[in-house]
Amino acid sequence: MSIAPAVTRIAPPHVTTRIERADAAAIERLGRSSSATIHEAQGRRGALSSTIKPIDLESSFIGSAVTVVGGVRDNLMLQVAIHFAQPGDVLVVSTGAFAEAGTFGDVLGNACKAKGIAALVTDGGVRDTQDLRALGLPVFSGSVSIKGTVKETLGYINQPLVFGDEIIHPGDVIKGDADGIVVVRREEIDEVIALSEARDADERELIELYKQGRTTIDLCKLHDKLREKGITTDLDGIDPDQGLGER
Ligand SMILES: O=C([O-])CC(=O)C(=O)O
Ligand SMILES: [Mg+2]
Repeated sequence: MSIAPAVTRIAPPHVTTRIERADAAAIERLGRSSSATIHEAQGRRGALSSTIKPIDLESSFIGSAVTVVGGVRDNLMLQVAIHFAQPGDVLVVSTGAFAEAGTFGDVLGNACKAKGIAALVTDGGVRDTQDLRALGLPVFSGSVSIKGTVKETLGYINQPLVFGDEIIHPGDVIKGDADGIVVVRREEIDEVIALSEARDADERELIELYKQGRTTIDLCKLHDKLREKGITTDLDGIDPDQGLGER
């Protein structure tokens, strides 16, 4: 009788402090594009769930993801992550999308701000939102809850996470603004910068042409598509082949 070999499973360390980060200048450059533009430019990938929202619509951020798996109604690992994070990092804190706890507030917010942490993103709850807005730290969360937390449960820092319906690796670049959050693979940042800048240039050109009186149907070459659907457009002398192509 053969005996199956034993399978050794090595648990990941709870705290990994050394991660690769993208080049700071590249991160800053990508941050000039909006979350929606970056998402489109990289092939409609990387958009986190729209359930994770900014507490301040004026806020935006970009930085390197430090991933945190915390316990439900527990912010022990979040505090460890603040301790080890570097300036420009974004704390991405999974609580299993538990809405009924304020895992983060203005006290921890001040600790983040003092360390130069770029933003806090959680699928769980936060509290002290008025003070956090005044502090000017971008905070994006799944909920707002006044309910308190404990500091007991071991979790993980800097392991890959499924978060907001996407996979986030430590060191991935994460951008958030009023419209949502997008994650960019660290290895792909240069390519995504080029694609995002090209898209921004296209959009600026379109806006300029609209201001000059050109129409969306004309410039997006929608004539044929509309004709197939039985809608005829009055071209009014405009050559449909001068459109900029499908967007
Ligand atoms: O201390 C906590 O557990 C969360 C909080 O309210 C704060 O950071 O101000
Ligand atoms: Mg508080």
